[in-house]
Amino acid sequence: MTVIVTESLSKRFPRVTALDRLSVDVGPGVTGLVGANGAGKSTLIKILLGLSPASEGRAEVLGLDVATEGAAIRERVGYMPEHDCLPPDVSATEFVVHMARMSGLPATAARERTADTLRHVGLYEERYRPIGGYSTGMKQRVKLAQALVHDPQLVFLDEPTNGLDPVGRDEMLGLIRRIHTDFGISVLVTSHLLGELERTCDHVVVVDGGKLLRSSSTREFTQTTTTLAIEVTDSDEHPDGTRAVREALAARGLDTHDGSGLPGAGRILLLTAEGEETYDVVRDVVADLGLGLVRMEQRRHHISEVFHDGADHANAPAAGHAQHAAADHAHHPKEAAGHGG
Ligand SMILES: Nc1ncnc2c1ncn2[C@@H]1O[C@H](COP(=O)(O)OP(=O)(O)OP(=O)(O)O)[C@@H](O)[C@H]1O
Repeated sequence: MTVIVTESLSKRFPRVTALDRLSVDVGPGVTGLVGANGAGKSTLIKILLGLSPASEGRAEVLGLDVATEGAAIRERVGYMPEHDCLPPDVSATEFVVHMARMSGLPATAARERTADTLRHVGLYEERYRPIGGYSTGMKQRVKLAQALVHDPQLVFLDEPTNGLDPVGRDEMLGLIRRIHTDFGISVLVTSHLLGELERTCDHVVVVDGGKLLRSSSTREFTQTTTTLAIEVTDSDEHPDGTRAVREALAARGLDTHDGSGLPGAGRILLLTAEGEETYDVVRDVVADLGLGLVRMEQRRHHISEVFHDGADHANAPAAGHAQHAAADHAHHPKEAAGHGG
């Protein structure tokens, strides 16, 4: 089953091509839409909601054509916009009831759904206070609640973790996950932080400069590679065990490189496994030297690496954006800690 499908979708503004022949299929579940600032994520969401016409190509959301059935799409889809767009003088309850009524719910149902939804996103007593006094995290929760209040089949969340501290981020990511597990609502969530989508999404779509860089399941993104990480002990005979193993492997035609940048760098050797026999060669070499094998494991890919891979394929224009996104990723201390491990 397909929730969203786009075929050669383009959006050109006078000075910039925001989307460039984007063709992608999105299934049910939680899907991350990743890209640097300006990659075209918000533009795509507006086209999918039928709020902004595409310059070329076509798209369907829940089987409905975005060009002609925008109103029907918006009945079935919730939207959490990126920017702060909340009225400061009303309470969360008043605002969300209003949005529920706008979606066509009768007054009583709107009040009940509002109470349930605000509780679900973690707003309790505060919901009666004016929104102007809320923290960023509380405002994000109000925006999320208004996207969910009319019980949509699908929600578009545009940068829902923007402006949140690491704890707030984790809470928001947990909420997003539960939108799907508790209610069966499919989610399209955008972010320029790659690491957080790796933890939250079933599927990830990467866009760069309006073009599709990659679309695959999170599992495929992070699947084990054929890179082996090896760590060995030292001995009296070989006080630098790592070096001894490196030389012995080189003598058998296996090149290694050091794991610089990885935790424990200096003691870790990385090599590409050519097949099962590589494992045997490593074990033999380590045993012959009389050293202990502390670990030998396959290294996992991280989503951020797709940017480096993708930039290689997509050539120069994409690379600038890609590095920007990857750099954002590295600047977030939590993400950086998980990077490359
Ligand atoms: N209404 C508009 N008129 C002209 N250019 C626009 C308009 N909306 C977006 N753009 C441009 O299109 C490109 C894609 O913008 P878009 O907002 O879709 O990116 P994004 O990936 O959502 O990034 P961000 O997270 O910063 O919003 C940018 O270069 C932006 O300046």
